[in-house]
Amino acid sequence: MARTVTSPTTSFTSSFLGGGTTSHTSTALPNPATNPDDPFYAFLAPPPDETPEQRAAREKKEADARKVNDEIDEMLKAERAALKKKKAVKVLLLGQSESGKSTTLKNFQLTYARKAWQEERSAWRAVVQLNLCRSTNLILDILTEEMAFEGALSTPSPGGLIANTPVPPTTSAPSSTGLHTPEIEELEQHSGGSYASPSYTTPNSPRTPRSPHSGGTTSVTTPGSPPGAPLPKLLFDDKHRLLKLRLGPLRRVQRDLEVRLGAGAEEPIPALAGAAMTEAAPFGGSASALAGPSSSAGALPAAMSTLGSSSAITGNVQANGSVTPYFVPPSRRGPQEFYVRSSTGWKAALERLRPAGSGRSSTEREREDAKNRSEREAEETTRVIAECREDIGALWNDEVVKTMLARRRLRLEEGGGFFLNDIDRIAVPNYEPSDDDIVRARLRTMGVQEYRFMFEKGMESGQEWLMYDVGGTRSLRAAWPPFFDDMNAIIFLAPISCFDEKLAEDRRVNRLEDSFLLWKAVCANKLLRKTMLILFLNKCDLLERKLNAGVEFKHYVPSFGGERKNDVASVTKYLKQKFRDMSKQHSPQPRSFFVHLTSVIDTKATAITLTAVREGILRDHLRARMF
Ligand SMILES: Nc1nc2c(ncn2[C@@H]2O[C@H](COP(=O)(O)OP(=O)(O)OP(=O)(O)O)[C@@H](O)[C@H]2O)c(=O)[nH]1
Ligand SMILES: [Mg+2]
Repeated sequence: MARTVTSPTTSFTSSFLGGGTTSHTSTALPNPATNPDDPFYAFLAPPPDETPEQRAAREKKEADARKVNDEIDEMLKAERAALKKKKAVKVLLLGQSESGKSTTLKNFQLTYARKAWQEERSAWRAVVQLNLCRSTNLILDILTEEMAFEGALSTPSPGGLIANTPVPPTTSAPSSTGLHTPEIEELEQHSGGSYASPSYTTPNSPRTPRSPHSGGTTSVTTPGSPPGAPLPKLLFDDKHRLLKLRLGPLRRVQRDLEVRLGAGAEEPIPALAGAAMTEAAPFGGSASALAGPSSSAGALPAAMSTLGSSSAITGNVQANGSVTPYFVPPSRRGPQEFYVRSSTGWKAALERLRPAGSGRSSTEREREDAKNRSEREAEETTRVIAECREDIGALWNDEVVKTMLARRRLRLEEGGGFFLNDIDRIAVPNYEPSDDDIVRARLRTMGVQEYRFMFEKGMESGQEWLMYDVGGTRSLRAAWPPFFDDMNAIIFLAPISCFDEKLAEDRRVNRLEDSFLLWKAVCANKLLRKTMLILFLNKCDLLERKLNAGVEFKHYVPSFGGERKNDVASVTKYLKQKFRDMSKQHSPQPRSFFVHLTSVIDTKATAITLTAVREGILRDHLRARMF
């Protein structure tokens, strides 16, 4: 007798595969209850002596199970649709140049996007190499200048490293670069900008520190000599002449790397970098320097409301050196504007080569040629640097050179992208940057770069995050406001170790003061009244080093007063309060104050901070969606 097999049991599939499986799984499988050859047939087929009541009961049970299954399917479908619709969390990183925005973003990438991080690793080699070349060439520049100066004064006397010499003219014309001899001034005039790379930490004055508030100078101080004493003569010899000669190829290498990396590799030119900071134009700079989207400035200061000028450049110079279109938020794109997602990051940027590699019209063949050329150039660069390893080491460790740099008060070690202490590891043919190298590498951000992160685990599964990293130099700040109106959160970086430094692009402005004004403007901005603001008081490691070295905070911030201790705890407490007060005073409506003391080159500590920050932002985001 043939068995009457009634309805196919989808519930079977659910329970067999662990429950909750979707119907497409169940229907895709052959139903064992209908196939007498199936090993499960005996378990699932109805008993041969089934009574009508039993059959009715069984069919009801099956129908109920089917219903439950269908409901689960519907729920899953709805969940998937909701996931697709989940609004991305948007976070904007703000702060002056060299405040640590890109470094913070790298930390996010390192913690939450390991795959992309690994893929980009080798692309960072060029940046680290450039940083190394710059430091070396900067020392060579100073060496050349000092040798010319000493040579002009007298012929070197034999014996001993140092002899007494009159104070060179640099002391009477202090500058924040630490480079201000007539030769340098001439070079600056020719190059149209600063001779020294502003990415190096330099105090307000090389040999004559002065308070940013008083504007006055103190007497010349140089390590080991009493204030006001004539500076000892630096005794250069053939070794230095030889080093200059042998390290000559590094200038070409630097130029090549700069061309390959593009404008992000260049430093701001003070004369072009925007107007002086005023209360009215905190995001100041020439708005026409960038082609921004149409103005959404609203209540923004006048300098910002000129955005959208058609005379401006219509692209950002990206890390690959090509001028790629200016990134414009999709909602604000004008008719003929197009944009490029920078989410592909540095790797893609570095792989592409100018001119053929980056051009939209370039053929596959041209791109291939460009790529090969790029690889050949990279090999050549690495070879030259490796050949210079010993000489770079000899230059950096030379006692006369050390004294020379100390006189200039040029603290290369404290600046971004300092790798001279790692020369034996980096100047080798098979160099691969470590995580730490990548985090410490310095490449200025031009325009606005968008990064995407997709969280895959836990409550954030499927949640997309968009992070925007902006250029912090004055002239690039005009590009910020168009991103203000739909951000969930802003991470604002204020580098607090910079209390004794001036802005590279405007030597009249103290860097801490600049951060204060920017913070005030961000807090006061009406478009941001509901945006969560998270403040990172960054570069605490450098702050500690500076205070321990005896630099007095109160000399630069008189309101700190003489009673407080000149230590990290007192200074950070004071600064926290100042920033908090500003947020309270200037925010259009009450807002919470979130602050973290950070050293974002410390990846372990930063990972912990970022977990707290991420959870805070997400909670706020979910709350906003609920109400
Ligand atoms: N010692 C120390 N160095 C830091 C810290 N944060 C950033 N840096 C270094 O400072 C340099 C500048 O940091 P970036 O993240 O490139 O600065 P940015 O704000 O993105 O600068 P722009 O792109 O010019 O706007 C980098 O070489 C970093 O490694 C910190 O907390 N401590
Ligand atoms: Mg940056």
